[in-house]
Amino acid sequence: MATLGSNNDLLCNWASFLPKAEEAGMSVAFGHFDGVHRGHQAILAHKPENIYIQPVTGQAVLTTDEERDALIRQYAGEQCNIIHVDKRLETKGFNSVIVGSHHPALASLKEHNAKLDLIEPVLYKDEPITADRITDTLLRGEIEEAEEMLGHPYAMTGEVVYGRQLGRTVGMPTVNLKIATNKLIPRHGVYGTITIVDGVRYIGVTSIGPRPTVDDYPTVTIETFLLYFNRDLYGQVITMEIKNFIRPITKFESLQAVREQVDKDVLFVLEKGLE
Ligand SMILES: Cc1cc2nc3c(=O)[nH]c(=O)nc-3n(C[C@H](O)[C@H](O)[C@H](O)COP(=O)(O)O)c2cc1C
Ligand SMILES: Nc1ncnc2c1ncn2[C@@H]1O[C@H](COP(=O)(O)OP(=O)(O)O)[C@@H](O)[C@H]1O
Repeated sequence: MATLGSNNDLLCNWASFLPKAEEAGMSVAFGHFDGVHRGHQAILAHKPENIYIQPVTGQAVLTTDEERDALIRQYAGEQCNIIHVDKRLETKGFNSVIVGSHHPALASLKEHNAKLDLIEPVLYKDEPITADRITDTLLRGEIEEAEEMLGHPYAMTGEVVYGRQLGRTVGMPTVNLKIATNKLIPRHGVYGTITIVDGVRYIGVTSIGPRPTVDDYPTVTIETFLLYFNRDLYGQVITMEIKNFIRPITKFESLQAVREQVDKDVLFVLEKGLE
């Protein structure tokens, strides 16, 4: 059995999940916490001491493990213990369990734990916020709706990698972002974005999808032209927040024509104003 240490990320399995004596007195929460959306935040606001995370398998995620854990600490406090479990949980023998009031296993949780703190689901447009709903809105390119439900921007973090170095030939260098393979990619298209480099926020326009003007591959690239920026970023890890959908990706007659369209995309973003 793994031991508990402050701020340690632990992995334990189902067989060993029953709390040890020192854990039993703690307040706990459990779940996937994918996206760490406003529904999750309502639970985290009660500052559970131990947060048991079950993995999301077989589908794209709103937050990678690293992104999710950082957000959990942001909302629950740096001191919380995040414990990764690799199987379904059997939550028994705890002093206090902080759980959604509509959780399907409520009766069993009540029977096997001293106290339940029941949290009402957080609604958006009269329906509970769920990771699946947020996924659907992102796949439709409805970024503002997704952000309303998330309570924070939909963000992608990754390393800046080399592309074909075509962008610079038309005065439009583009940061190519390599993200985790299981990260959810929103609807293909061009977006207004904010990229965070060394803690500074830069407005940009981002293409997510194939590039029919320059090649015939179905490969999805994530490329951002940053405004008011001129620095080499290769190899750096950066975070990009997606703020609004501008237009679908189209095939132009030349890269120069893409560049002229991107000038219009930039104007659109500047007029709309991003924060
Ligand atoms: C804001 C933006 C919008 C773009 N829109 C399109 C598009 O509509 N169609 C397309 O084929 N490529 C589009 N691209 C991709 C460019 O063709 C690509 O960035 C360019 O070929 C440079 O590639 P490189 O990174 O390999 O140098 C867009 C890129 C950006 C940054
Ligand atoms: N304003 C900018 N926006 C995006 N990238 C920039 C900018 N200024 C400098 N760069 C640098 O230029 C690189 C992109 O140039 P580009 O010709 O598109 O090459 P690549 O195809 O390798 O991405 C970026 O990775 C970054 O290091």
